Amino acid sequence: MRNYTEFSRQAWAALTPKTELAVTNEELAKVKSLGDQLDVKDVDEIYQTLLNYIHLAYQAKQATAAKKAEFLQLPESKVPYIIGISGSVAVGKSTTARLLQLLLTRYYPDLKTQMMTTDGFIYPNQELEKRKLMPRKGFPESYNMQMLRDFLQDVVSGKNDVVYPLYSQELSDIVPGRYGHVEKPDILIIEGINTLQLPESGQLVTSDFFDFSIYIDAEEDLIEKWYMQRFKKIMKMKKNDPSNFYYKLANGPEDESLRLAEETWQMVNLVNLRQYIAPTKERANLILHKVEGHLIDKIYLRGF
Ligand SMILES: Nc1ncnc2c1ncn2[C@@H]1O[C@H](COP(=O)(O)OP(=O)(O)O)[C@@H](O)[C@H]1O
Ligand SMILES: CC(C)(COP(=O)(O)O)[C@@H](O)C(=O)NCCC(=O)O
Repeated sequence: MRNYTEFSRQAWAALTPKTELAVTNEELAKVKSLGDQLDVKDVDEIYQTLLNYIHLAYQAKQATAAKKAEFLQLPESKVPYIIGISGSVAVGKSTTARLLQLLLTRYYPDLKTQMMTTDGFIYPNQELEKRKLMPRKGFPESYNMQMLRDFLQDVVSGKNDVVYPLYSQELSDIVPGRYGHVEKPDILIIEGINTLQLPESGQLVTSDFFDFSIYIDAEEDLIEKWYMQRFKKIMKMKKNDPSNFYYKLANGPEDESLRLAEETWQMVNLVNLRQYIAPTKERANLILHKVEGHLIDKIYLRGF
């Protein structure tokens, strides 16, 4: 990849002197999405260097902002340092975002770190059905981008309590009447498949608000495997919940539900990955490349 410096896992880990791990296995267990084990080795070898790098960039931004405010004779305003995380459906964006939030909070307790996902800006299923967009869920047109832009504008203008809608993977829909809150964080992590996408016209885009962006990358076959594993776990969890979206599927013939998930991967998520997500990879500041078992084997940093 042009414009990126490639680091092997070992070379990346060597950039940070080994320190005592500040998180316990129990805390890591809480971060995992649906019953997977997070590898402590990754936290040790990948995330410590990543945290140090992010903190360095955060401090540099603060210092520059202070100098600019002094020059302009304006008061310094508190704006969050925004980190965007992108990548395919099921590549591990939300798990990475939760882990980063935990680690940033632990290593830099004076900084308030929050995280959120852009999934909440997908139109509710009812609206998608009305617009005949159900088979296009996750594609650019299935998001209310104006609402996402307004939300980001409010966040960067330093508003106190900025709310956003919540999406549930298990409901496969927006959760009615429930909202997340962004309350003047120092660092805000925003994950979502569309975080690096460009609009058709010259409007502001999500990444215009980012200070740092990460793309999580892996081979298509592997992501498909992770998607199917997550699907099977959701099926198991929802077997006894008649009110759930997946209840009927979870209690029908297994081969049929697996075939449906496979079809959804092939016809929806893989198409979306190829057409709209993967082409944004080289807009990211950092690419984390994952292999079997979600282990990160290579790190690419842009601009060096
Ligand atoms: N580092 C990891 N180690 C183990 N399992 C992981 C890791 N990252 C993600 N997973 C698993 O992979 C699946 C997809 O991850 P998730 O974070 O839900 O992806 P995304 O937010 O990109 O859709 C989930 O079942 C999750 O538990
Ligand atoms: C809401 C999503 C677009 C986002 O997925 P995520 O990156 O959070 O896994 C995705 O989960 C989705 O619903 N895709 C549509 C097809 C499907 O049901 O998988």
